[in-house]
Amino acid sequence: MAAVAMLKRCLLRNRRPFSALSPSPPSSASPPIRGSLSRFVSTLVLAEHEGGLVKQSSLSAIAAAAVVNKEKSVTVLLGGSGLALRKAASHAASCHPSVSQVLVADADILVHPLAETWAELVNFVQHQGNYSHIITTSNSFGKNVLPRAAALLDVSPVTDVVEIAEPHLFIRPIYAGNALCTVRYAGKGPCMMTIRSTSFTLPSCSTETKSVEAPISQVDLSTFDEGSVPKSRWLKLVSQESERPDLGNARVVVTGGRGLKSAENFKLLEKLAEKLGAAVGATRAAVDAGFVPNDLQVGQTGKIVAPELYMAFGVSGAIQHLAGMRDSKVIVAINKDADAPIFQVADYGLVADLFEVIPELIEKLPDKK
Ligand SMILES: Cc1cc2nc3c(=O)[nH]c(=O)nc-3n(C[C@H](O)[C@H](O)[C@H](O)COP(=O)(O)OP(=O)(O)OC[C@H]3O[C@@H](n4cnc5c(N)ncnc54)[C@H](O)[C@@H]3O)c2cc1C
Repeated sequence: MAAVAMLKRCLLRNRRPFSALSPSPPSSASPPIRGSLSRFVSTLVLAEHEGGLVKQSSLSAIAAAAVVNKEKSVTVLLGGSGLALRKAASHAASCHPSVSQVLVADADILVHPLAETWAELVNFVQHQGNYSHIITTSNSFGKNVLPRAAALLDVSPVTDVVEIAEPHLFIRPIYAGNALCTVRYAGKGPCMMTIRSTSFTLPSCSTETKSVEAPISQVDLSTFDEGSVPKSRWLKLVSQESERPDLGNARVVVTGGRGLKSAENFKLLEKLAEKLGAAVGATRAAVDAGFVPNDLQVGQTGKIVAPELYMAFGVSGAIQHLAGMRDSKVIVAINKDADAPIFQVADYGLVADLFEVIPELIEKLPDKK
């Protein structure tokens, strides 16, 4: 294997919060939240579920709600119907000590998460519960539903929050993640936001899971109007059957770029992923070239990941790609161009031909138990 070039993380990885809307950093100079205000913090989390469990990404939204809401009054809203919904409600009720209530909207029209219907549901539930905060994850569900619900409630949402300094003071990335901006929400009505799930991880279940379940209540939908003209309808779910972990939550991600050169060569990367128990990611150039489907894209316009280990093969390190992976704990880059920008964010860099490195790794790594 060719010589290893060890490169330190560049400044991009050590970003400091940049205060765009608020002139001073949140901790010292910003005015403290008054006690009376914090007493009225009540948070609604819009959650997704699958197979009778609340999705990992929604658990992160619950963890974020717990940061906003120190008084442990987090309400989780789930939609759907039947046994899967009941099981997910039970999971939500016991998943975090801050959850004080689970609201279940049980209706056939909510089985598939259509954005227009869900936005009307959020509007409906908000008028009954008058929550101070509405939080969901910054994924396709949250990005689809929250802005629509915010428009119905005449609220300006805060998106992609990575840190909550105070109940109305948030930190979020700007300029494709090159700077962090401190935003104070000063609007009326509920403070609505999407959070980055990679920034709010749930505490380990064994120590934090509640012994007592929060109460589960049905949302009374008898007066719910899903909107007169349906703007979209559910056709079908197309998903890749795979034993590998979900890209958004995987501990290890191996990503291929244009350097892989073909869809056929991506199979090599898949073999490596199998050995490592990793998820496969791709750059936009690899997706646009048709090597892999676009749900594998990592970056500004793809998925945001922050695994324990991120391995990039034949990836140049364009700013839009870095926006989706630079918070990974350890970054390893393999590129035959020693000047490739990916090396500026890599903890370990290997200047080598990926077509030599990947087969060697596959050969030498032990099989995953
Ligand atoms: C608005 C906007 C949004 C975007 N969003 C995203 C996004 O979400 N995600 C994203 O990834 N990109 C995004 N892009 C595209 C981005 O700008 C880059 O074009 C893209 O990331 C480049 O992908 P790449 O690194 O695979 O390809 P290239 O830049 O072509 O790099 C290929 C690399 O492979 C190396 N290589 C080639 N052969 C070998 C070999 N045999 N062994 C080792 N190394 C080899 C080369 O040295 C090169 O560094 C976006 C662009 C725009 C304008």
